[in-house]
Amino acid sequence: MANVIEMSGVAKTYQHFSLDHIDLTLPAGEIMGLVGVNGAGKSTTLRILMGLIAQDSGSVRVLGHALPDEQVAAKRDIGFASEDMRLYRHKDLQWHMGFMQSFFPTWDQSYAKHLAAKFDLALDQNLKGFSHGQRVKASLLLLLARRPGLLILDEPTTGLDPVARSEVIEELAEVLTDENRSVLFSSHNTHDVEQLSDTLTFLHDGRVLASENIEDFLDKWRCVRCKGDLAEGDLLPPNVAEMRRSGSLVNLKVDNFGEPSLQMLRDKGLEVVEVMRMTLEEIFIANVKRGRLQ
Ligand SMILES: Nc1ncnc2c1ncn2[C@@H]1O[C@H](COP(=O)(O)OP(=O)(O)OP(=O)(O)O)[C@@H](O)[C@H]1O
Repeated sequence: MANVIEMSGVAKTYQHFSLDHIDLTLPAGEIMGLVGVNGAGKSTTLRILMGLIAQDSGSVRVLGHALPDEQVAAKRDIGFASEDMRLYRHKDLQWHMGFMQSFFPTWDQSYAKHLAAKFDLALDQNLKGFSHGQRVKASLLLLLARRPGLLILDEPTTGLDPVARSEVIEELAEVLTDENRSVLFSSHNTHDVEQLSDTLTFLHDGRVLASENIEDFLDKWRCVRCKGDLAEGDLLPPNVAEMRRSGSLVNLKVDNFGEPSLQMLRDKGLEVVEVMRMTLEEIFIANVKRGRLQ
């Protein structure tokens, strides 16, 4: 199968929010990070992909199945984790593992035990005694040991301390080098996305601002430092996402950077002093600020 996820023209309207014709494709074997600020529409998108809510219009195919109609078939091979995943507080991890094993023929008990040891989780402790981080890791263990073809994770590292976060990220990265598994995960954390993803989809206010290979995405942006006079209100092309004065210097955040961008600045009488690459975090912020203006 070439694409495990195909969303085309997907729209969903709530009273105060609309997902606006989302197009999104995840090729098999890739990891995609879905990023965006609070309320951008990440969870709504993931919930549509899980058949938990139905789109108003547009087509959704997951693992070749049309959603929401064929969600039962699609869900068999999807591992979905979100904060509201139910665990039984009065049962221990061993019990949960047995429970999952009875439902999923693909369950891998030795891998589950390996993960429990790796995540330092006691098998015989009731989950009500687990910390938040331990519960997140337990949920992930119960998902991964099913060995699903597609993992959909809603903010898998939120609320984890730095050590737990790096363990979870490490395990996800390992899972993906091992096998032909596909992952779509949402995150506010650009470092997680940079570490894990092949591709990135940027959602803002229910729209896709960008969806592409992470290296290509990073390569398009530059911070350009110039000397000269540029008034705050000066008209700049739309690929300049941000302009800030600092003393005699002007700092610009430029998308689709190239020779024409430099020429445009020279034409405005500016002297280009320095051109720097930007981190995903800086691009994220510049993109959101520009998105708010559009
Ligand atoms: N069932 C619902 N009824 C009405 N509005 C909803 C519903 N579900 C989500 N929304 C609205 O849709 C918008 C997007 O929410 P969503 O949870 O998809 O964002 P998000 O990007 O996942 O945000 P966060 O990072 O805060 O989790 C929000 O404004 C939210 O209030």
